[in-house]
Amino acid sequence: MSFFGKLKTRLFKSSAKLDQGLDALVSEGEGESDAPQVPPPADPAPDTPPREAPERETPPSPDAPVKVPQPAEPDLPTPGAPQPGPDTSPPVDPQPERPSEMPGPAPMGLPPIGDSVPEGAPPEAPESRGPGLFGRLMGRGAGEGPVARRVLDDDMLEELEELLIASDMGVETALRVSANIAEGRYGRRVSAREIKELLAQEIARIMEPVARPLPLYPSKPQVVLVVGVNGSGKTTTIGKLASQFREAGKSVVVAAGDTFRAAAVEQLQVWGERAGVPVMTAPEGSDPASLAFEALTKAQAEGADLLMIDTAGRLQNRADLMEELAKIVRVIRKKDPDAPHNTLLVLDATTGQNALNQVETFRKLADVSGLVMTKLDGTAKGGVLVALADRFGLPIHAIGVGEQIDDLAPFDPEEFAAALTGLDP
Ligand SMILES: Nc1nc2c(ncn2[C@@H]2O[C@H](COP(=O)(O)OP(=O)(O)OP(=O)(O)O)[C@@H](O)[C@H]2O)c(=O)[nH]1
Repeated sequence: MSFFGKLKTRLFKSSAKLDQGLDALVSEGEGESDAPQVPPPADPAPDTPPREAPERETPPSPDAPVKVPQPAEPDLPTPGAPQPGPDTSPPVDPQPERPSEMPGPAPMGLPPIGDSVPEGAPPEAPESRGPGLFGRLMGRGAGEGPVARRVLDDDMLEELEELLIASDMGVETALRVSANIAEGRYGRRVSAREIKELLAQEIARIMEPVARPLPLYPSKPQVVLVVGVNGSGKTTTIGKLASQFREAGKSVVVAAGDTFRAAAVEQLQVWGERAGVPVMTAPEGSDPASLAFEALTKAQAEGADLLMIDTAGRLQNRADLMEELAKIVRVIRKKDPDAPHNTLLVLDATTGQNALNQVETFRKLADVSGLVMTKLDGTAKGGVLVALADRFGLPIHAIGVGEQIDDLAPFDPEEFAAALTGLDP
């Protein structure tokens, strides 16, 4: 199955929810339908929606400050209160600028992913996807019968905002996206399909600038430090990436830097075998920084292209974690002053809005250069990726939609937008 096919099928929970919600949104307030298609009035509304003094407090202005609900605490030991808001604190450990020091990155991204479906083959449609709850109730399948339309007014906009917030897009982003959809269309009759297409366009527009594959630099070995809370999918992601780089002809060394859990080391060894790459380990409880140093020595001696270092996600407290990551960085810089060349933060999509807190926290602990979002399969919270892109603008290098070795692919904004809204790309 193509990766888009998997993404669409496995994003079922979120896309079905949005898909059905948008169908219901239009059907609920539907007064008229297209039989025949009635063109919109010549000029039904000025471009700026003449929304009367809204009872609700959210103007459609993109810049207007909005109340953002406080997400739950990240799954991290937090001795003090969380620090919401942009990260303005200086880096924990004085660290020289990362990629700018590097010789220009080669125009390479993640190696291509094995894809058994020939190009151009239609993506597999999810079995349970249909014309939507209301559509089905009213017997409106795709292409059958009249197309339901609803006037895009304050009520509909409010419902749209709620639907987007429920998909974990975050309040701020949901308001901005809804306002953009309404612009120039306020007072017009729109179909669910039109709303889905507009929504997909908005999502793709937000995601486009952050869809950047992991940059590969000419210097060898390129050191990739992988951070994230326990269980976010670090080990699995390292295994998948190592396998893909290996298939692309790169030599890879992996260091099992989570020396606190024997199970984590074993799991990485299993992935190493699957991917055909050596995994360097150290006895349980030993210093991860010295393992990282040894691994870099080995990777340099062998002329490896990449060294990927796994790290522990949870220590006694945040200060410990910060100190441990800083120590790894300090030590590997004795061998290569530019290392690590990438610091990947792995996030679990099922944590929803909590992922936003994790980004803020880890940006204080490490010089995060890019994100990988795992477990987009089977979650109703895929919209959080849009919120992350909108809020932080950090590159999203790859997304994971399963536990198999080829269930990780470079992030494609249009495919993601189509899958999330239940459209075909
Ligand atoms: N469904 C699904 N499961 C995933 C995905 N990525 C990882 N997992 C699973 O999530 C669980 C945790 O993944 P790990 O790779 O062990 O996470 P970790 O961050 O290394 O966690 P620790 O080893 O505890 O530090 C495992 O059962 C993985 O199989 C994904 O994209 N989709």
